[in-house]
Amino acid sequence: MKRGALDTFFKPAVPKKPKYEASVDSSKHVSYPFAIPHLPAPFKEQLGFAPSEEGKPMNDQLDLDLVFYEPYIPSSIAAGVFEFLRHELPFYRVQYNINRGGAQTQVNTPRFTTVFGVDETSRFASDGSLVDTMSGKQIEANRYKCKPRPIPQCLDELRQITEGTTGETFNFCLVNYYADGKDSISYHSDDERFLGPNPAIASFSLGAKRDFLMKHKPIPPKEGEVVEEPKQIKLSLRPGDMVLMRGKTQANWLHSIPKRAGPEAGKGRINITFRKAMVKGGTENYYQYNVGVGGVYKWDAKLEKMVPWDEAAGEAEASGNGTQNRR
Ligand SMILES: O=C(O)CCC(=O)C(=O)O
Ligand SMILES: [Fe+2]
Repeated sequence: MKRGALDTFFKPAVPKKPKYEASVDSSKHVSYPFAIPHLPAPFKEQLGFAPSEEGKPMNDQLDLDLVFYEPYIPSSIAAGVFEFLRHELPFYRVQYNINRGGAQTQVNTPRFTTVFGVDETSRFASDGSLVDTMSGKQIEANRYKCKPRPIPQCLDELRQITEGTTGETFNFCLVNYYADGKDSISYHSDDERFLGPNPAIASFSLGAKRDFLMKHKPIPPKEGEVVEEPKQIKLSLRPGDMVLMRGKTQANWLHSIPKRAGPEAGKGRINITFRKAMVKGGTENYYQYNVGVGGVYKWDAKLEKMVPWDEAAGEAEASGNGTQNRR
C-alpha cells in the first residue's frame, strides 16, 4: 500500500476548510463590540480586478437611472467574502415602535442589520475620535446621541474601489443579512432628506440569489391627462452583483427584496450599501434603525446561525421616534 493511502486511512476526518485564511490585523474602535479582522490579503488582491464586468446602464424608463454590474466582485472571491463578512461583523435584530393610527405598534425588522460611518459634518481622526469636518477640532460631546462607528478596513477597501469606479463619494456603509427566504425588506425608497437631492447608492449582493423588485411611485394625474406608470422591474441579484442607483431613481422609484421560497430560500444573503449622509440627522437615523438598543448577534460557524454574542454587551443607546422608510 502506498504511504499516502495509509495516511489517509489513519488520519481523522479533515474539518471543512474555510474559504479564507484569517488576517492577523484587525480594525478596533471603542464603539465596536469586538475587533473586526482586516480583509484577508488574497481578497484584497482580487478586489483590485473589480469591477469584474462593465456596468450596464439601465435608464430606458421614466426617472430610472441605474448601472448594473453582473458581477462587480470577482466570482473567484465572492463566496469567500460572503463567509468572511457573515462570520466577522456584529449584527443586530432591531425592534422599534411606531405610531399607527394613534396606537403604538412594535416593528421587528425582518432581517439582521449593521451600520458604520458618520455624516459629512464629522470625520474620524486617526485616533478614532470624532472631529468637526470644517474646523478639525473635537466635536462637542452632545453632537450625537448615538455612537458612530468608523467603517472597518474590510468594508472600507470595497468603499474606496466603489468610489473609484462610480465617481461618487460615500461616508456610510449599511449591511443587511437575510438569514433565509423569510427575511426581507419591503417596498421603500432611500430618499431621506439627509441624503440630499438625487443620492447615489451602491448596493452589493453576496450569498443567496434573491429578486430585487422596483416599481415607480404612483404618478398623480394632471388635468385630464393620464400618465402611464412604467412597468415593474425584476433584477435577479447573484453573488458579487452591484446595483448603482442614482439621479432621480430614489425620488421616483420604490425597491424591495420580497420573501422567497425554493431551493435558495435556505441560504443566507448579505447586502452592502454605500451611501452619503450630509447632516447629523442621517447619522442618528441610521444607527437608530440598524444598530438600535438590543443585543449583538454574531455568526456561529458550528450552529450555522446568528447567535446572541453577549447580551450584557448590548449597551443601550438613546432612542427616539424618527422616520424609518426601510421596514
Ligand atoms: O438587500 C438589498 O438588495 C436591498 C437593501 C435595501 O434596499 C436597503 O438596505 O435600503
Ligand atoms: Fe433601500
